[in-house]
Amino acid sequence: MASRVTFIGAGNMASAIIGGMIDNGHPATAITATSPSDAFLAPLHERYGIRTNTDNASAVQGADVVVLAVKPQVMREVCEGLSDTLQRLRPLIVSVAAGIDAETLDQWLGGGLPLIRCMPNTPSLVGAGASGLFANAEVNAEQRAQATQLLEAVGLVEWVEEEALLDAVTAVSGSGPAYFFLMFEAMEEAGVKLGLPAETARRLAMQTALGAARMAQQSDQPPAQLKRNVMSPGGTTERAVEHLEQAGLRDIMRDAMDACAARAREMADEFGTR
Ligand SMILES: NC(=O)C1=CN([C@@H]2O[C@H](COP(=O)(O)OP(=O)(O)OC[C@H]3O[C@@H](n4cnc5c(N)ncnc54)[C@H](O)[C@@H]3O)[C@@H](O)[C@H]2O)C=CC1
Ligand SMILES: O=C(O)[C@@H]1CCC=N1
Repeated sequence: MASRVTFIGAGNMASAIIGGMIDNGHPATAITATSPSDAFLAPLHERYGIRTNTDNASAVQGADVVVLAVKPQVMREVCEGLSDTLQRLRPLIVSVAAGIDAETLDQWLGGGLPLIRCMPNTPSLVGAGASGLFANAEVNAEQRAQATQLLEAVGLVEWVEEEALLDAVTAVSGSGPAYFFLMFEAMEEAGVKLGLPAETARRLAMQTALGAARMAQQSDQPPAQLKRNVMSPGGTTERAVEHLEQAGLRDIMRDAMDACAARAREMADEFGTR
């Protein structure tokens, strides 16, 4: 039987995972989502037929897995409000919040619950997500398998055995889709400047990214070699890549990802208790 999964929070990330689960065949009646406002819930119910509830405590009744998918700012209030109920029911808890560490979440939930921290990303919506997972000591092998199965239904799953590495996962794949969307914007703008219609430039840029990612995933060759294969000596790509290297693209990416991971650590102080 499919796991009964309750999402606390029905925003961008919860909707993306729910959409991917439904497409992958998870029964809609085994999924519940909550939000204080019906505005987030009605579209999810209409689109996927899942159960919705504006009351967190009643929504977790009967759940095998409770996914905490609210903003870090409200996580404490949500956890403390659910702690009595969750202590009684003892489902597997999965938090997708950036920054807030497992020990802090566990403390807010009253202690001793099996808890997995997950850093997913929004391409989960189309079954092409990437999630990093970390389990606390209360999580058993069966629950690890349950979380793997849940998240693999919407994409790639990578376990990390050191919690701090989730900040690095956030910098690579949690926030990563935004870097590529930014790149699409920039490529579209540049394509338009070169005379292409915006829609044409956009479609070409997106298909090129998809093709490059698929090719890199399927190839035995590392990205550096695949890149060289496109660069004919004295040709067009060489000129463009030289420009990107000289303009410091590698340093830009390193600095941006350092800033991302640093913000995740900062959020632990800002919204957590450590
Ligand atoms: N958006 C993204 O790409 C990613 C987000 N995350 C994490 O996912 C979490 C949610 O982020 P988003 O979905 O982007 O935010 P969002 O603002 O789109 O969604 C938050 C949801 O929580 C609901 N909510 C607020 N207070 C609540 C309460 N007391 N009880 C129940 N629901 C409540 C809101 O109504 C909304 O549906 C964050 O902790 C974030 O760090 C993680 C990975 C990627
Ligand atoms: O920007 C954020 O804080 C969240 C976490 C990773 C992606 N979005």
